Amino acid sequence: MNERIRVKDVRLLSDNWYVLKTTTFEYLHADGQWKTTSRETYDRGNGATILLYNRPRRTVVLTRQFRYPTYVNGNADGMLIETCAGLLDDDPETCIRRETEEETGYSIGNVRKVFEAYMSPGSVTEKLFFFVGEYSQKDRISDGGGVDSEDIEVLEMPFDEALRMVASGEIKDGKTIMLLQFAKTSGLLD
Ligand SMILES: Nc1nc2c(ncn2[C@@H]2O[C@H](COP(=O)(O)OP(=O)(O)O[C@H]3O[C@H](CO)[C@@H](O)[C@H](O)[C@@H]3O)[C@@H](O)[C@H]2O)c(=O)[nH]1
Ligand SMILES: [Mg+2]
Repeated sequence: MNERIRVKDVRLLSDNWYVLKTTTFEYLHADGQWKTTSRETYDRGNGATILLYNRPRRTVVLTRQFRYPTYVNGNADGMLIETCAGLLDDDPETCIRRETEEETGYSIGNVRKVFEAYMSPGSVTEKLFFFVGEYSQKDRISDGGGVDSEDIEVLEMPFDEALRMVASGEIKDGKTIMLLQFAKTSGLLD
Protein backbone atom coordinates (compact mmCIF):
# COMPACT_ATOMS: atom_id res chain seq x y z
CA MET A 1 0.00 0.00 0.00
CA ASN A 2 1.45 3.33 -1.08
CA GLU A 3 -0.33 6.46 0.08
CA ARG A 4 1.27 8.48 -2.70
CA ILE A 5 -0.89 6.65 -5.28
CA ARG A 6 -4.59 7.14 -6.04
CA VAL A 7 -5.84 4.89 -8.82
CA LYS A 8 -8.54 6.66 -10.83
CA ASP A 9 -9.34 4.35 -13.72
CA VAL A 10 -8.35 0.89 -14.99
CA ARG A 11 -9.20 -0.05 -18.56
CA LEU A 12 -8.73 -3.47 -20.15
CA LEU A 13 -7.13 -3.14 -23.59
CA SER A 14 -6.61 -6.81 -24.40
CA ASP A 15 -6.99 -10.18 -22.75
CA ASN A 16 -6.37 -12.27 -25.81
CA TRP A 17 -3.59 -14.40 -24.33
CA TYR A 18 -2.12 -12.37 -21.50
CA VAL A 19 -3.63 -9.16 -20.05
CA LEU A 20 -2.92 -5.62 -21.17
CA LYS A 21 -4.46 -2.76 -19.18
CA THR A 22 -4.09 0.99 -19.04
CA THR A 23 -4.37 2.66 -15.65
CA THR A 24 -4.77 6.32 -14.85
CA PHE A 25 -3.52 7.28 -11.40
CA GLU A 26 -2.47 10.29 -9.41
CA TYR A 27 1.00 10.19 -7.94
CA LEU A 28 2.26 12.49 -5.19
CA HIS A 29 5.58 13.80 -6.45
CA ALA A 30 8.53 14.77 -4.27
CA ASP A 31 7.62 18.42 -4.76
CA GLY A 32 4.29 17.86 -2.98
CA GLN A 33 2.13 18.00 -6.13
CA TRP A 34 -0.38 15.32 -7.17
CA LYS A 35 0.10 14.65 -10.88
CA THR A 36 -2.04 12.47 -13.14
CA THR A 37 -0.24 9.72 -15.07
CA SER A 38 -1.32 6.86 -17.33
CA ARG A 39 0.62 3.62 -17.61
CA GLU A 40 0.02 0.45 -19.59
CA THR A 41 0.77 -2.83 -17.82
CA TYR A 42 1.27 -6.14 -19.58
CA ASP A 43 0.51 -8.95 -17.15
CA ARG A 44 1.70 -12.39 -18.17
CA GLY A 45 2.05 -13.64 -14.60
CA ASN A 46 5.37 -14.41 -12.97
CA GLY A 47 8.11 -16.73 -14.12
CA ALA A 48 11.07 -18.82 -13.02
CA THR A 49 14.37 -19.68 -14.63
CA ILE A 50 17.31 -21.93 -13.75
CA LEU A 51 20.97 -22.30 -14.58
CA LEU A 52 21.72 -26.02 -14.78
CA TYR A 53 25.40 -26.63 -14.11
CA ASN A 54 27.78 -29.51 -13.61
CA ARG A 55 30.78 -28.67 -11.49
CA PRO A 56 33.11 -31.62 -12.22
CA ARG A 57 32.67 -31.20 -15.99
CA ARG A 58 32.39 -27.39 -15.79
CA THR A 59 29.42 -27.40 -18.16
CA VAL A 60 25.99 -25.77 -18.29
CA VAL A 61 22.72 -26.76 -19.98
CA LEU A 62 20.94 -24.04 -21.95
CA THR A 63 18.02 -24.06 -24.40
CA ARG A 64 17.54 -22.63 -27.85
CA GLN A 65 14.17 -21.71 -29.33
CA PHE A 66 12.44 -19.34 -31.73
CA ARG A 67 11.27 -16.17 -29.99
CA TYR A 68 9.01 -14.17 -32.27
CA PRO A 69 9.21 -10.86 -30.30
CA THR A 70 12.99 -10.88 -30.84
CA TYR A 71 12.52 -11.68 -34.53
CA VAL A 72 10.55 -8.45 -35.02
CA ASN A 73 13.24 -6.48 -33.20
CA GLY A 74 16.58 -7.10 -34.79
CA ASN A 75 17.28 -10.78 -34.03
CA ALA A 76 17.87 -11.97 -37.60
CA ASP A 77 16.63 -15.59 -37.34
CA GLY A 78 14.65 -15.13 -34.10
CA MET A 79 16.52 -17.95 -32.35
CA LEU A 80 17.51 -17.27 -28.75
CA ILE A 81 19.79 -19.14 -26.36
CA GLU A 82 18.32 -19.06 -22.86
CA THR A 83 18.39 -20.68 -19.48
CA CYS A 84 15.44 -23.03 -19.03
CA ALA A 85 12.40 -20.96 -17.96
CA GLY A 86 8.67 -21.02 -17.63
CA LEU A 87 5.66 -19.14 -16.40
CA LEU A 88 4.35 -19.92 -12.92
CA ASP A 89 1.17 -21.85 -12.24
CA ASP A 90 2.40 -23.10 -8.85
CA ASP A 91 5.16 -22.09 -6.42
CA PRO A 92 8.41 -21.11 -8.17
CA GLU A 93 10.43 -24.16 -7.09
CA THR A 94 7.77 -26.68 -8.14
CA CYS A 95 7.41 -24.91 -11.47
CA ILE A 96 11.10 -24.71 -12.26
CA ARG A 97 11.56 -28.43 -11.55
CA ARG A 98 8.70 -29.32 -13.89
CA GLU A 99 9.88 -26.87 -16.53
CA THR A 100 13.41 -28.33 -16.32
CA GLU A 101 12.04 -31.80 -17.02
CA GLU A 102 9.80 -30.66 -19.87
CA GLU A 103 12.31 -28.42 -21.61
CA THR A 104 15.64 -30.19 -20.96
CA GLY A 105 14.74 -33.74 -19.91
CA TYR A 106 16.70 -33.47 -16.65
CA SER A 107 15.07 -34.46 -13.36
CA ILE A 108 17.33 -32.70 -10.90
CA GLY A 109 17.85 -32.92 -7.13
CA ASN A 110 18.52 -29.73 -5.21
CA VAL A 111 17.67 -26.35 -6.63
CA ARG A 112 18.57 -23.06 -4.94
CA LYS A 113 16.88 -19.70 -5.38
CA VAL A 114 19.51 -17.02 -5.81
CA PHE A 115 17.49 -13.84 -6.48
CA GLU A 116 14.26 -12.33 -7.82
CA ALA A 117 14.00 -9.53 -10.39
CA TYR A 118 11.54 -7.42 -12.32
CA MET A 119 12.85 -7.70 -15.86
CA SER A 120 11.02 -4.85 -17.56
CA PRO A 121 9.48 -2.70 -14.82
CA GLY A 122 8.29 0.15 -17.05
CA SER A 123 5.58 -1.94 -18.68
CA VAL A 124 5.69 -5.65 -17.81
CA THR A 125 4.40 -6.69 -14.38
CA GLU A 126 6.31 -9.98 -14.33
CA LYS A 127 8.69 -10.89 -11.54
CA LEU A 128 11.19 -13.59 -12.36
CA PHE A 129 12.57 -16.06 -9.78
CA PHE A 130 16.14 -17.18 -10.48
CA PHE A 131 17.46 -20.61 -9.52
CA VAL A 132 20.62 -22.64 -9.91
CA GLY A 133 20.75 -26.44 -9.79
CA GLU A 134 23.39 -29.07 -10.37
CA TYR A 135 22.64 -31.72 -13.00
CA SER A 136 24.47 -34.91 -13.90
CA GLN A 137 24.21 -37.29 -16.85
CA LYS A 138 22.23 -39.81 -14.79
CA ASP A 139 19.48 -37.19 -14.18
CA ARG A 140 18.53 -37.20 -17.87
CA ILE A 141 15.18 -39.00 -18.14
CA SER A 142 14.05 -37.79 -21.58
CA ASP A 143 15.12 -35.69 -24.55
CA GLY A 144 13.21 -32.63 -23.30
CA GLY A 145 12.11 -30.27 -26.05
CA GLY A 146 9.06 -28.80 -24.33
CA VAL A 147 5.34 -29.51 -24.58
CA ASP A 148 2.54 -28.67 -27.04
CA SER A 149 3.79 -26.29 -29.73
CA GLU A 150 7.21 -25.78 -28.14
CA ASP A 151 10.27 -26.78 -30.16
CA ILE A 152 13.17 -26.43 -27.77
CA GLU A 153 16.72 -27.53 -28.46
CA VAL A 154 18.85 -28.58 -25.47
CA LEU A 155 22.44 -27.30 -25.51
CA GLU A 156 25.10 -28.60 -23.16
CA MET A 157 28.29 -26.56 -23.36
CA PRO A 158 31.40 -25.63 -21.40
CA PHE A 159 30.73 -22.80 -18.94
CA ASP A 160 33.62 -20.81 -20.41
CA GLU A 161 32.08 -21.15 -23.87
CA ALA A 162 28.79 -19.73 -22.56
CA LEU A 163 30.64 -16.77 -21.01
CA ARG A 164 32.46 -16.24 -24.31
CA MET A 165 29.09 -16.23 -26.10
CA VAL A 166 27.84 -13.48 -23.78
CA ALA A 167 30.88 -11.39 -24.66
CA SER A 168 30.47 -12.05 -28.40
CA GLY A 169 26.72 -11.28 -28.38
CA GLU A 170 25.68 -14.81 -29.36
CA ILE A 171 23.89 -15.00 -26.01
CA LYS A 172 21.65 -11.96 -25.70
CA ASP A 173 18.90 -12.92 -23.29
CA GLY A 174 18.75 -10.96 -20.02
CA LYS A 175 17.96 -13.75 -17.56
CA THR A 176 20.62 -15.97 -19.12
CA ILE A 177 23.31 -13.31 -18.88
CA MET A 178 22.33 -12.60 -15.27
CA LEU A 179 22.62 -16.25 -14.23
CA LEU A 180 25.91 -16.81 -16.09
CA GLN A 181 27.38 -13.70 -14.48
CA PHE A 182 26.09 -14.84 -11.09
CA ALA A 183 27.80 -18.20 -11.60
CA LYS A 184 31.03 -16.46 -12.51
CA THR A 185 31.09 -13.93 -9.67
CA SER A 186 29.98 -16.44 -7.03
CA GLY A 187 32.43 -19.13 -8.17
CA LEU A 188 29.55 -21.61 -8.61
CA LEU A 189 31.50 -23.89 -10.97
CA ASP A 190 34.94 -23.54 -9.31
N1 LIG B 1 -1.24 -19.21 -28.43
C1 LIG B 1 -0.34 -18.51 -27.78
N2 LIG B 1 0.53 -19.15 -27.00
C2 LIG B 1 1.45 -18.44 -26.33
C3 LIG B 1 1.53 -17.04 -26.43
N3 LIG B 1 2.54 -16.62 -25.66
C4 LIG B 1 3.05 -17.72 -25.08
N4 LIG B 1 2.41 -18.82 -25.49
C5 LIG B 1 2.67 -20.21 -25.08
O1 LIG B 1 2.77 -20.23 -23.68
C6 LIG B 1 3.75 -21.17 -23.26
C7 LIG B 1 4.76 -20.48 -22.35
O2 LIG B 1 5.83 -21.34 -22.11
P1 LIG B 1 6.69 -21.27 -20.77
O3 LIG B 1 7.88 -22.15 -20.98
O4 LIG B 1 5.82 -21.47 -19.58
O5 LIG B 1 7.14 -19.75 -20.71
P2 LIG B 1 8.29 -19.04 -21.50
O6 LIG B 1 7.73 -18.41 -22.72
O7 LIG B 1 9.48 -19.92 -21.66
O8 LIG B 1 8.64 -17.88 -20.50
C8 LIG B 1 9.81 -17.86 -19.73
O9 LIG B 1 10.76 -17.08 -20.34
C9 LIG B 1 10.32 -15.76 -20.56
C10 LIG B 1 11.30 -15.00 -21.41
O10 LIG B 1 12.52 -14.84 -20.74
C11 LIG B 1 10.04 -15.10 -19.24
O11 LIG B 1 9.54 -13.81 -19.47
C12 LIG B 1 9.05 -15.89 -18.45
O12 LIG B 1 8.99 -15.41 -17.12
C13 LIG B 1 9.47 -17.31 -18.38
O13 LIG B 1 10.59 -17.42 -17.53
C14 LIG B 1 4.40 -21.71 -24.51
O14 LIG B 1 3.85 -22.97 -24.79
C15 LIG B 1 4.02 -20.71 -25.58
O15 LIG B 1 3.93 -21.33 -26.81
C16 LIG B 1 0.58 -16.36 -27.28
O16 LIG B 1 0.58 -15.14 -27.43
N5 LIG B 1 -0.31 -17.15 -27.94
MG1 LIG C 1 9.95 -21.89 -21.43
